[in-house]
Amino acid sequence: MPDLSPVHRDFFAGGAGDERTLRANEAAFDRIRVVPRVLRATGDRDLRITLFGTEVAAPVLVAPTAFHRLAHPDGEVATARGTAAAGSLMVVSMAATAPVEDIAATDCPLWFQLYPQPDAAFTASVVGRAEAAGVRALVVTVDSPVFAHRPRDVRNGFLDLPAGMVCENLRDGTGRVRSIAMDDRLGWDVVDRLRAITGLPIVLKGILHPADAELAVEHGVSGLIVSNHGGRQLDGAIATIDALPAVVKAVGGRLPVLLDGGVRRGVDVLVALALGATAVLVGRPVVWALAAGGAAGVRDALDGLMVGLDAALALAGARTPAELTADLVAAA
Ligand SMILES: Cc1cc2nc3c(=O)[nH]c(=O)nc-3n(C[C@H](O)[C@H](O)[C@H](O)COP(=O)(O)O)c2cc1C
Ligand SMILES: O=C(O)C(=O)c1ccccc1
Repeated sequence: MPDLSPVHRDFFAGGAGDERTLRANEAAFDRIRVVPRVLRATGDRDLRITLFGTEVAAPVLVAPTAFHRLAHPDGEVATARGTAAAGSLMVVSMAATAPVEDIAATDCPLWFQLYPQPDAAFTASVVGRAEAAGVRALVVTVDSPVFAHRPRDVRNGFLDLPAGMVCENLRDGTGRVRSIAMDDRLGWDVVDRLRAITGLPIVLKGILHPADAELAVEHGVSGLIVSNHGGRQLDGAIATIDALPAVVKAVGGRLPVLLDGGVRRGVDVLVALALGATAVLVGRPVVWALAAGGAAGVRDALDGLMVGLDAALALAGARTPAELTADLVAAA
């Protein structure tokens, strides 16, 4: 298999600005330690959780990331096969390089990530297509009113997909592929407009402020993802694991709160769950696994996180994700 080109590797690895938030996500996990309980007779752990009616093997999901065919010739179809083999769920990026119908044909449970477009009719057609393909939730990314400055991509002159690769889910009625527009005029009414065009659960991705979590609940969304886009949007944004407690408090159990950014090992999952997350998503680790080993690589990477979580649960004295509580973590 050809190696990832340095330009594409930088696209996947990089972040906005000076990459402080990118580094902060992992560094923040490194400043938290577990305070384990002992003699809890956990026996066999049960990692399964159910989100909007879909059961997954463990609370470790695949975050939406763009352009998987840059990492592997089978692109998002291979990612979905690997995700299904691990018993997990994949959020398909709106910038996927495979048609959502082909990804769905793997039988992997899918959610679809959306950047609401200024053209409301086009947005509705994209959502309708994903819904018809069988996706089970709509993940609306709200942290991207503009596309951030990413120095690595600028330096590398990375602007476009290579010939023959397109965002397959952005074809309009004529078959022309539209480009994704970021929309700095989006307000909370977009949630109400999406609610009117789809019956799918709506999950907002990119919440960091507790006041926005409260607004999201008021607008009737079904879930939240605490995310800073893996440090690719606002450089200087708070690390996600540091933002989580206030968001969880504001939500007060009314909705599931998920988290992504910097989750690299089973203990990171345990810490996020202890601080109130229902599940986590992983972005770059899945891309690297896809590039290195295709579907089997993705399966192994997710399995590795799940095995690590299982061991961490046993060692911290918990049998299920629901048993994880904030008293199990402390500052390093
Ligand atoms: C290469 C790459 C592409 C991404 N593309 C999208 C995208 O199309 N839509 C989106 O909502 N988030 C996108 N994200 C953000 C991820 O969904 C997620 O928030 C982030 O990767 C989590 O951090 P992690 O990579 O540290 O696990 C992208 C992230 C990366 C690394
Ligand atoms: O790179 C990203 O983070 C991202 O979200 C994106 C969105 C649209 C096209 C390409 C990438």
